[in-house]
Amino acid sequence: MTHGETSGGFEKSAGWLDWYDGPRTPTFRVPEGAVDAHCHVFGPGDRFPYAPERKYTPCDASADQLLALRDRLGFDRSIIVQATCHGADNSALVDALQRSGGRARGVATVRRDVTGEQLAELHEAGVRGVRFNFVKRLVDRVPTDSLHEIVAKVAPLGWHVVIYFEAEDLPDLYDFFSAIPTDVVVDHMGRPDVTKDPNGPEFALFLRFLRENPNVWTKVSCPERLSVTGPRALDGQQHAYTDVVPFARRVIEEFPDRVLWGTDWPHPNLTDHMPDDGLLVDYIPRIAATPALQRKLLVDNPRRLYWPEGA
Ligand SMILES: O=C(O)/C=C(\CC(=O)C(=O)O)C(=O)O
Repeated sequence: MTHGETSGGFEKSAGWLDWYDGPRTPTFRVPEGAVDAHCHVFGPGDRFPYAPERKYTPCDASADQLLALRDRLGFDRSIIVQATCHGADNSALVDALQRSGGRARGVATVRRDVTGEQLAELHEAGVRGVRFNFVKRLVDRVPTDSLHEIVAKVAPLGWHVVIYFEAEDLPDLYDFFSAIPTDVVVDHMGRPDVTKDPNGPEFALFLRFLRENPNVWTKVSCPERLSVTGPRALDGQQHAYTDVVPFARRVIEEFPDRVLWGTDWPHPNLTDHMPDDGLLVDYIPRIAATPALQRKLLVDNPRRLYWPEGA
């Protein structure tokens, strides 16, 4: 399959930026056994059609292309997260998990009427969590009683809940999130506004959320999505996304055992640039400054959450 294509008769959303083809080999060597803890597969549309209720149509990004990127960047394993363009049809995700030969685990989207049998099949394929998305441009709001029902169904399997929301919505969602009994993983530090002070009240609420809830973890990923002043991870830039660094450093230093990092490949819905994933990996030592922190972020933490049985 070629880069930049969307198959199956689908047409990419207007202005769609395709993932970066041919990323450079990172200068930073990730530690052995490192896990890319946030990435997606899209289609291909001719095998895994995009969901009718989707809010965007992406460029195809197949499992084989994802696994090739994993190898190029030096990662050993991947956590593949169901994206909203596939709705609650997890077949592309399951196919990718199967192709990984046990070197990927998944986070699915399910509806309240999901059956025990369907959950058991997802578990067998390697799914270990469900994602609740509260970003308004991506999904229609799902009532919280339905989310409670889903939590009650997946908790006995030992699964966790991944939550994706924007910082301005945390005050309203705080109590609901705090009541989730399973482990909870926040996507992209709850999307802080990085033009604000990392020591100011908005980010303080997010830090308080982590402090008060020892079952809450966070991904410190997606500087390319959060950054306002860049510079962008392109053309050999070794100091990309400087404005996001203090936020991620703060979280990693206070909660070193509850942080995860992922590429977010193939970077859906970016509007102003598409990063070179090799340079994105070079951002990691700027937020996790020591080998000990890098090891926790990239190896120990994701393995504890996704491969608790070891191996
Ligand atoms: O890739 C991400 O994490 C972020 C996304 C897409 C997404 O989450 C989805 O479609 O489910 C975004 O902000 O558009």
